[in-house]
Amino acid sequence: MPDIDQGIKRLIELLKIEKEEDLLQYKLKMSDTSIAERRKQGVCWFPLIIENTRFNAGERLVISVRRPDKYQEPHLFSSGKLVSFFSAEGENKESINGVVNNVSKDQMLITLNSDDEPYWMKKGQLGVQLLFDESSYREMNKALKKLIKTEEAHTLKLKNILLGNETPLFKESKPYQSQGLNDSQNTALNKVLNAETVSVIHGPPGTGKTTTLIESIVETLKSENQVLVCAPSNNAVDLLVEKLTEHQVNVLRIGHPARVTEEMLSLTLDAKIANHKDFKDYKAMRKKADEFFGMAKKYKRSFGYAEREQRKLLYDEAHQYKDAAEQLNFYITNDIISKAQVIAGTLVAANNYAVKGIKFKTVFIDEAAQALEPATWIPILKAERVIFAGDHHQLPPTIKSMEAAKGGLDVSLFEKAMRKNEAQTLLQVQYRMNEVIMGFSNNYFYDGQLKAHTSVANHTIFPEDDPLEFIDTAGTGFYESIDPETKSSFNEEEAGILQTHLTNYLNQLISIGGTKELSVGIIAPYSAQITRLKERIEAPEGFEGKLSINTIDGFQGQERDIIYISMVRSNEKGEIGFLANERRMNVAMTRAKKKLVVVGDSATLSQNKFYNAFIEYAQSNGLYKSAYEFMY
Ligand SMILES: Nc1ncnc2c1ncn2[C@@H]1O[C@H](COP(=O)(O)OP(=O)(O)OP(=O)(O)O)[C@@H](O)[C@H]1O
Repeated sequence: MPDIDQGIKRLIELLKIEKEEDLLQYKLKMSDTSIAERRKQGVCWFPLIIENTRFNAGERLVISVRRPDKYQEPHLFSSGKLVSFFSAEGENKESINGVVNNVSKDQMLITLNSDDEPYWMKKGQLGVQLLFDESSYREMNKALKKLIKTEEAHTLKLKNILLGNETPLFKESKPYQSQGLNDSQNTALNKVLNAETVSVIHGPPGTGKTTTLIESIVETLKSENQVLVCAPSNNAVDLLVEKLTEHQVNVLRIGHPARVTEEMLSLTLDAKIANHKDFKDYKAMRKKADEFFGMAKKYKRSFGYAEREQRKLLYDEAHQYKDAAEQLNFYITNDIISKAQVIAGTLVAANNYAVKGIKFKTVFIDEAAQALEPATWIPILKAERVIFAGDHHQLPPTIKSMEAAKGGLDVSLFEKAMRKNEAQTLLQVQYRMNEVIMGFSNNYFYDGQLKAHTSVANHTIFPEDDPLEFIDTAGTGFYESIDPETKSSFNEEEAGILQTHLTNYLNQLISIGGTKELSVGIIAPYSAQITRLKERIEAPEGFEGKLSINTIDGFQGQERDIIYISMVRSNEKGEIGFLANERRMNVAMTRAKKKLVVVGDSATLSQNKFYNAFIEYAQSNGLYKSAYEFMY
C-alpha cells in the first residue's frame, strides 16, 4: 500500500509540526520567565495555601489548594491538565507531578502521582504550574508507525477501507426494530449491527446521536462479551459511561482518576481494585513484605555467619510476600477487566497499561469528528470493527499549528469514513429546535435533509413570539476593540444592545408570568467579550441560576430555551478572524430550542458567504431588525 503509507508518513510529519508548535507556545509562556510573569500568563499559581489533603477511592493523594485574593488573574488550568507542584524554598528546588481534578477562580483540586505527601510540601513557599503533556503525542506517533508496519489482517482491512479504495461490507439479516428509536435511528442501529468493518452514525444537533450510539452498544453486547468505547475528551467519555450505567452495563472507566468526574470514580480501575473482595489480602501481603524488608535492612554493617543467614531468610520471606502480592494484584486486575462489558476511555487512554494487550471485536468512537486522525487510530488498532458517531459540521479537532492544519491534520478520520457513502446513516429527526431556528443550519450544512420532530417544530416561548431574530448593528459605529492584555476582541456597545434586548425580553416574560423552567444562554466567540458580558448582565428575579454566559466550546453538547449570540466583529475592513470557522458557529446557532437572537454587524459579517446566507435567511423570514430599535 505505497500511497496509503505515504499518506500516513505525511501525517507523522504533520503531527511533529503540531507538537513543535504546541511546545513552542508552552515554552513562550514558561521559560526564562519569573514566577510573577508566569502567574500573569495564567500558567502558575504562587503562593499557595494547602486547604486539605485526602485519599481518593483509588488510594491516591488528593490535595485542595487555594491562591490568595491578591493573585487571582485569569488562568489556563483546567480539569485533566498535567501540573507540577514546586517549592521555591532554598537551593534544592523540589517538585512533584499531578493532574488537575477541577478548578475554580481561587481553588484547585489536584491528584498527585503518589500515595504520600512529600515532606517539603509542608514547608510553605509552594506553587503549582502547568506541564507540557508529551505522552499523547508519543501514543499518536506510535499508533501511526504501527499502522504502517502492520500485517494484522483486520487492521490491514480497516486501513484499506478508511484510507484506500476498499468498500465496507454489511451482513444480510432480518431488520431489528428498537421501540425507542425513530426510523433513521433504527437504520443506523441496523447498520452498526450488520457492519463487517465500518459504520458511521452522522448525527446533526439534537438528532439523538448519543441515544442511538448507546442503544447500538447495548444491542452489540448481546452478541459480544466486551467492547471498547472511546471519545476524544474525558467529558464525552463520562457522559457515555453515565448513560451505559443507566442501562445496567458493567463499565470499566480507564484513565487517570483526576480526569474522571466524581460520580464516575467508582468505575475506574483504581477504585474497582480498592473495592475488590481480595484487596484486603493484597494489602496484608504488601504490609508483611514491607515488615520483612524492614527487619532485613536492620543488618547493616559487618556481621557473622548466623546474622547473614538470618538476613537472607528475612529477605526470602519478604520476596515471597511481595511476589504473592503481585500475583494477587495481577489476578484482581484481570478479574475486573474480564468482567467489564464496556471498557471506556479517551482515544489516547485506549492503550493504557491496564488494557494494553487486549483485542476487541468492536470499538465505538463518539464525537469522532472532533478527533485528530492519529489519536483515532489508537483504539482502532485494537479492533476488528469500528463504529463512528459524530458530525463533521460541528466542532473540528483543535489544532495549534496553521501549517499542520493546512497540511491536512484538520481532516478527521470520521470525515474520511464519511466519504464511504454505503457506511453512513444520517439521523434525520431533531428533537431540540423550532423549525425556524433549525432552517438555516439545515439548508446550509445538511442539504435540507433534517426534520424537526412534531413535538418541537413549532414550539416558542409564548404564542406570538419570533423564534429567531437578527439584530443588525450596521451603521451604528459600534466597532470592535482588542483587549491589550489577552489580545482577544470585544465590542462594548454591542454587549450593551444585547443587554437591552435581553432585559426587555425577560421583563416581558416576567410580566406575562412565563418564566417557569426557562433556561437562557449567552454565547460569544471571544473571551474578552464574555468578560464584559459577565460584568454587565445579571440574571433578573425568576432567572437566578438559569442564565449562563460562555464561549461556543463551553456550550458544546448543551441546549437552552433561549440563546443570545454576540458576534463582536465590526470593522471597516470586513475582517472576521476566526468567526470564519462555520462549523464552530453552527454549534452556537443550534443550541437554542425556542428562541435565538443573534446580534452582529451585517456590513462586516456579510463579506463572508456563510453569514451573508444567514442574514438573507433572517431577512427573507421577516426576522431582521436594526439595532436602532433598541438604542433609544
Ligand atoms: N427517538 C427518539 N424519540 C424521542 N426523543 C428522542 C429520540 N431520540 C432522541 N431523543 C431526545 O432528543 C434529545 C437529544 O438526544 P441526544 O442527546 O441523544 O442527541 P445528540 O444528537 O447526541 O445531541 P447533540 O447535538 O448534543 O450531540 C434528548 O432529549 C433525547 O431524549
